Amino acid sequence: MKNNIDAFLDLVKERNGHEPEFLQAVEEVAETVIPYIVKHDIYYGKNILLRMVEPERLISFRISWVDDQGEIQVNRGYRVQMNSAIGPYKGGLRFHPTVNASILKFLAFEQVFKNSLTTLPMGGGKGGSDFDPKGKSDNEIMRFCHAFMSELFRHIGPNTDVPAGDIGVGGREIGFLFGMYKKLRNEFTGVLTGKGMSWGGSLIRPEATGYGTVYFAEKMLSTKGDDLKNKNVVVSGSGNVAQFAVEKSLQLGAKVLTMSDSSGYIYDVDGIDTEKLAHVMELKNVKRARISEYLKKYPNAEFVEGKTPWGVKCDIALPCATQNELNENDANTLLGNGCICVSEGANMPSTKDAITAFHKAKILFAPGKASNAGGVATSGLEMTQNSLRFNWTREEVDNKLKEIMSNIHDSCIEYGKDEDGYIDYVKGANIAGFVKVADAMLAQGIV
Ligand SMILES: NC(=O)C1=CN([C@@H]2O[C@H](COP(=O)(O)OP(=O)(O)OC[C@H]3O[C@@H](n4cnc5c(N)ncnc54)[C@H](O)[C@@H]3O)[C@@H](O)[C@H]2O)C=CC1
Ligand SMILES: O=C(O)CCC(=O)C(=O)O
Repeated sequence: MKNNIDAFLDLVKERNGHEPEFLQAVEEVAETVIPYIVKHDIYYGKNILLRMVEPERLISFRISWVDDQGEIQVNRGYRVQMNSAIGPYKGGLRFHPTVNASILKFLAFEQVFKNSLTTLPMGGGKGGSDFDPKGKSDNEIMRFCHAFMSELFRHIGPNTDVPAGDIGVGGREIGFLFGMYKKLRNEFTGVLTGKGMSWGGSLIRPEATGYGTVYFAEKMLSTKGDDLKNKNVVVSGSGNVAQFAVEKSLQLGAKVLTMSDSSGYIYDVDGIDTEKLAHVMELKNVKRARISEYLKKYPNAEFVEGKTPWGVKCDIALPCATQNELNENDANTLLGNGCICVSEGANMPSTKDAITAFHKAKILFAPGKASNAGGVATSGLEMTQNSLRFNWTREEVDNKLKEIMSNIHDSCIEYGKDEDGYIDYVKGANIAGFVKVADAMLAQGIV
């Protein structure tokens, strides 16, 4: 007879067979949460996980807009409203040509557990479009964002669903989206997070995901009496999360060797210091150039085309680009090179086999839903400040962020410590995230 996990996964596969990323995310959760459910009568037999894998609502819509040549373009937009048991749907918007229902469902599913871990009252959602921002003018980006919001506005609201940024959606896009929402609704509310400082944003929100990822690495290292000082760190990505993961690593005394984008990675043997990071920020946030341009100013660095940076010897790896960017071979290479700690800044950057390799080697490994939760947590703090009509200082927000990351770390230990003392942060994050949402769902009945 099939065990509970296989029977459950068969059913999910039957319904979602054509959605590999979603199935990957569900499998990882099921393998750790189902054994917990089986041992706890209050959850057993209630089909809670089966309810959690079905989005409460999945909205798909047409976005028509006009490009700079006067051509009419058509893209597909989505919002996946996954679970609202503990608060309004909350999660980012991704603009990238690979966006489809599978990717957004995996992200929305992860978001439910992540948001629960933050201890703040936020349900889980995610959205976006297959629109490719690469090479588009500011005016095209504005017209697209306005067209996107002209449909999304009817499905969201400050007490219903509060989107934010993700890949391809940063401060510029949130501004255009907010402008159209305000015009259509004729109200100024905290309907989006990641807003500009003069119109409802929170200090530290731009930094929060990257900073939080490094705070989490620091907490993991502290369980071994260690820290980031003088450690060699390899980072993938060069967007929002990667930039601030590098900044915090430098502040804590580490040496950062790499950054990357979809064209390849740069390896700077002298280290990417604060001045060089400022140049990367200028290249990526203002010039919107490729990472290889770094070599024009810093010719001592190397550019390795079409490759990820996991072959570079390091103590700590911070994958901050995208899903499935670190596979089993990469994991074995990192382990062979003496890597002791992996803290995921991106969502699901490590494949299932890579995670198994990290666990077998018993190194410190944090899944994104725990280690990158600082971003959405600070979005939660932005929502609080909007409700209070008040702004906290940089120091106040940063302290709250640190405290939240520390609480998440404690929850992972509470639910993830194995008999031999090894902390399985995947198990810990999944069970801790599940318990709070499941309790709320049980209290609210079958809806
Ligand atoms: N922005 C946020 O607050 C949060 C973001 N994340 C996750 O962090 C990751 C990065 O997001 P952001 O930095 O916000 O986006 P971004 O748009 O600012 O940067 C994305 C980065 O990933 C790289 N990238 C994208 N596709 C790639 C590919 N196929 N191969 C290699 N590199 C690729 C880009 O070149 C860029 O460096 C994503 O997985 C996102 O879901 C997670 C939590 C919060
Ligand atoms: O800040 C938010 O609401 C969303 C952040 C996000 O998309 C994520 O945690 O993956």
